[in-house]
Amino acid sequence: MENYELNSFQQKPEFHFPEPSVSSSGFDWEKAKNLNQETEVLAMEEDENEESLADLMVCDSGSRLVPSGFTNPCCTEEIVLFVNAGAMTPMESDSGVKFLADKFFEGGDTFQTEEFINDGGHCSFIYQSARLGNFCYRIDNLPPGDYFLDLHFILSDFDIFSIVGSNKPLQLVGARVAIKDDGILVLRFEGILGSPVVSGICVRRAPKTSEKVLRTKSIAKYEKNIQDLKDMLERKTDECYQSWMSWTAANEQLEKVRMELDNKTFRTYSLDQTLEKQADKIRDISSKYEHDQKSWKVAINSLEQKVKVMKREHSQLSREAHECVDSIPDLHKMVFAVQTLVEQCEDLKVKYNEEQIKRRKLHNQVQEAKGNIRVFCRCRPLSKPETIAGCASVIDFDAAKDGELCILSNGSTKRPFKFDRVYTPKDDQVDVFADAAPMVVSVLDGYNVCIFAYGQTGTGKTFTMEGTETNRGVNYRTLEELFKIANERTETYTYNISVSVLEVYNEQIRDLLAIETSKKLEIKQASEGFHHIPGIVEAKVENIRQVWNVLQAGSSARAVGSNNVNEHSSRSHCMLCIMVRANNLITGECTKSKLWLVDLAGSERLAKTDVQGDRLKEAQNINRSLSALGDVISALANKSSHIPYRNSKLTHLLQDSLGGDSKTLMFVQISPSDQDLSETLSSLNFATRVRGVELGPARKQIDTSELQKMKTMLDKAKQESRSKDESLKKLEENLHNLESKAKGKDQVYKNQLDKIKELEGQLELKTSLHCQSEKQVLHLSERLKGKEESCSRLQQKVNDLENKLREQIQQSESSTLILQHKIKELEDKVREQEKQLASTMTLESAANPLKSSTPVESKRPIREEITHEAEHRILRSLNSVNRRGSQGSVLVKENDAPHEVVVRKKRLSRNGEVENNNNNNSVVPTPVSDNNKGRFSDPPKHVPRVSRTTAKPIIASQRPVARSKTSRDPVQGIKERDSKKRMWTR
Ligand SMILES: Nc1ncnc2c1ncn2[C@@H]1O[C@H](COP(=O)(O)OP(=O)(O)OP(=O)(O)O)[C@@H](O)[C@H]1O
Repeated sequence: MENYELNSFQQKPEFHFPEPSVSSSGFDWEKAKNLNQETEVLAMEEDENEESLADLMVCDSGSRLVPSGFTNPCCTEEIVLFVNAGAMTPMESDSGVKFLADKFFEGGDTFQTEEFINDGGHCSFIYQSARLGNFCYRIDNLPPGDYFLDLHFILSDFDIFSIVGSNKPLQLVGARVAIKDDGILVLRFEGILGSPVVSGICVRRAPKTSEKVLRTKSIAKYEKNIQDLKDMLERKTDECYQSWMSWTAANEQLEKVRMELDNKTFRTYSLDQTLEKQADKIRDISSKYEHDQKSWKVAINSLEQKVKVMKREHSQLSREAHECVDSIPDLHKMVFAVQTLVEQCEDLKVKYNEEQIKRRKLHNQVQEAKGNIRVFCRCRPLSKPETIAGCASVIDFDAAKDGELCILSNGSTKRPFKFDRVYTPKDDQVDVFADAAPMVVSVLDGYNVCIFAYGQTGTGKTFTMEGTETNRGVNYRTLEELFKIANERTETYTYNISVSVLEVYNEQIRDLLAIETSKKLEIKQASEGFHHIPGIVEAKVENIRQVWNVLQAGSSARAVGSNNVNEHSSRSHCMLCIMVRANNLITGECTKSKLWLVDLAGSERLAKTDVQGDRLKEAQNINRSLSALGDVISALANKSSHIPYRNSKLTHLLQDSLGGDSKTLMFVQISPSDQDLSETLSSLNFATRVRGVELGPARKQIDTSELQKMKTMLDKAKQESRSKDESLKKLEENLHNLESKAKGKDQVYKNQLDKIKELEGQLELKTSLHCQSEKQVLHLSERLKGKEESCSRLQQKVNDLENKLREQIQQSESSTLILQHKIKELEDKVREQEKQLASTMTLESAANPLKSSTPVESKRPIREEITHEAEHRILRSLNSVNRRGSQGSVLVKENDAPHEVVVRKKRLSRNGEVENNNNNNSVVPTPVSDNNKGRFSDPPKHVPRVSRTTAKPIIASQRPVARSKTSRDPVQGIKERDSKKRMWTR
């Protein structure tokens, strides 16, 4: 509230007070200063010219709060108290107050007034809580009567000096005070904002003047006051008008700024929207472009890979095609050469077959020349027991090389025997097998062969056939030779060789390789000239090591169940059957031949052995089987139609390999001892009989089933040849197709290259578009930044303008409020004065008849009383005016106490409302709520609405003459103007 007042004063700098005039006042300031320095309290003598003193005080204060023109011509006595207010700074020289404050009065300090007041009273100064604004002065022992009170004080924390000038004190001058009989005058400050520091108190005795002069002066003073108030009202009206105009202009400016701000905000918002849309578009384009770029890159990479692969395939196909094309003549040549070679080969094959046939024929002729049953005689050396026993050799080997031997009998008689070969005891296993080896070739050529050893027990049959581990016999060597020749013929023959090991004991066949040996085996004829034993184990062997294992297994099985191995072996036939299946790879001829290697049981005469029981039976069975063998041989020799093979198991087993179309080799084993002479002769005779058998040419054992198989294979081969020819044709067609495909791929490759070039062009275009988009994004970003900066600057400007406008609005509102309040007070005051004048006039009119009827002495007290009362009223009204006109600075109340003047400062509420304002019709601007303070949006809208409805008509009504431009109701304006005119004329 204080700020509003100050600002309103600032807007009216022309408001001034008369210059001080020291000379006219007659006040000795130098004396006062000196007194002040000495005693701090200066008493001033009564001055007859108190009016000039009052003027002086007004001039000194420089404050408009002092009622100017106040005079008291009746003043006969004056008491002035100058109180030094220590905190004061030296006053300006032009202020009229020349004394300095040297000492600060603390609370409770008192000072006497006896020596300054000529009637013996004193003044006490009570400094109370100046900072709270509540303190009072008490002056005692004043003579009862009427006084004028002048008061100098300073509000140190109240910036009123910006209005009244620096260090100029406020002043209350000419307040009329009636002192009662107690002689006490109390000055009380209450509710003052700021820290009042009293610099001077002046109590003057009110002059006793005549009632008429008083009335005249009072009226003149009132008229002057009224004129001043008129002037002031005029000025204030102008101020209000100017404030209103400035406020309206500010409002319009604010509206414009607001409109501009709205436009800018809208433009900024639309620009932001546009920018955001463009940024979104650019973002979408960028993302699409990046996505397209990635997909294009992937597609291009895959196309490049495909093109590379196709190039590679194309080059390879081209190369292959060229190679094929180049190789076609060579291929033809090669085909021709191969055909030639095949023809040559066929010729060679034919020749080879012819040669083979010739060789076989020759071989067979040789064999036949040698005999199909060949007999080799082998004699063992004398054993140690025989040598120890003194046995002599009865064998003469002188012609052994020619296959002849002689038996010495009866000392000198020689009986010659001729065989195919005679082996002396000195001949070893190698010599024996060398003659048997050609039989192996015959077996592999497809002929059945039987090699057996015959002889007395202990003559070396087993030794010749099996041999020992270090000195292998015919069996092992035969098989070894068999595999050797078979391996040599791998290019022309394939052989399938299997081995079976049998034992014939007591006319029973026993499979020595079978697990279950008790099984009874029988001989059956599978096809013409081929016998076999169903269920017999045929162990396939592929090398000599396997053969040896099989032979060992057979030997082991032979030993089982026999207490005496040697005896058992002597009484059983051990038969080794080697089955050879041959396939001529050139002619396709298949043969299945047998090789029997038989270690016969010992042949001995029963009489000699003189055996009984089982042993006899065994011997009989052996003799039976051996005689059956002899019978077969005899039949063969006699070329009998019936060959008794089935008389024994031995001959039955050897049926297809003994005689007829087979080749037979017999080792007749003899003992050189003279003690075995008869057995030797028997064996030699049997051998001689066997040797006499002519079996005729051997027949090749052709396997017809194999032939059939070969025929089917041939058909298959022909079919395969045909299919191969067809596949060759297909391959040629494929070659042609590949060439055509290669040409097509060439075309695709060219097309792909064109596509790649096109895609590269599109990629470059997309890249340039992307660059342009990025540039646009950058440009738009910069523009956006600039717009944002301009928006922020505009926002800042708007904020500043808002603040300024708010301040101006607040100032204008405050000034309007103050002016309205002042106008209201002035109107009240004028109304009150009008009433007082009316009452005065009434009293005068009433007093005139009384004056004429009543003596002067009796009327005088009444007139004085009336005058006194009128003066009181005037003083009260003046005080009221002074109080209201002083903007709450000083209030003098008459009703508080008869001898007490209470100086108060009127409080103004912070929101602009004036306390004790009973005029409900008065227009008070709507206070700005705390919530609306400081906001920008509310004041421009709210303030003009209030001002248009309330402030303007009031201002117009308050300036009826000066401002005729203001728009208002003409009738109401005329009425108001008339009433005002009446009021002012009064
Ligand atoms: N040519 C030979 N040189 C050296 N020793 C031999 C010869 N022939 C046989 N013997 C020896 O004579 C003995 C009898 O031989 P072997 O057992 O082979 O006769 P065997 O005719 O098989 O008899 P068995 O009919 O009883 O089986 C053996 O110890 C053997 O080593």
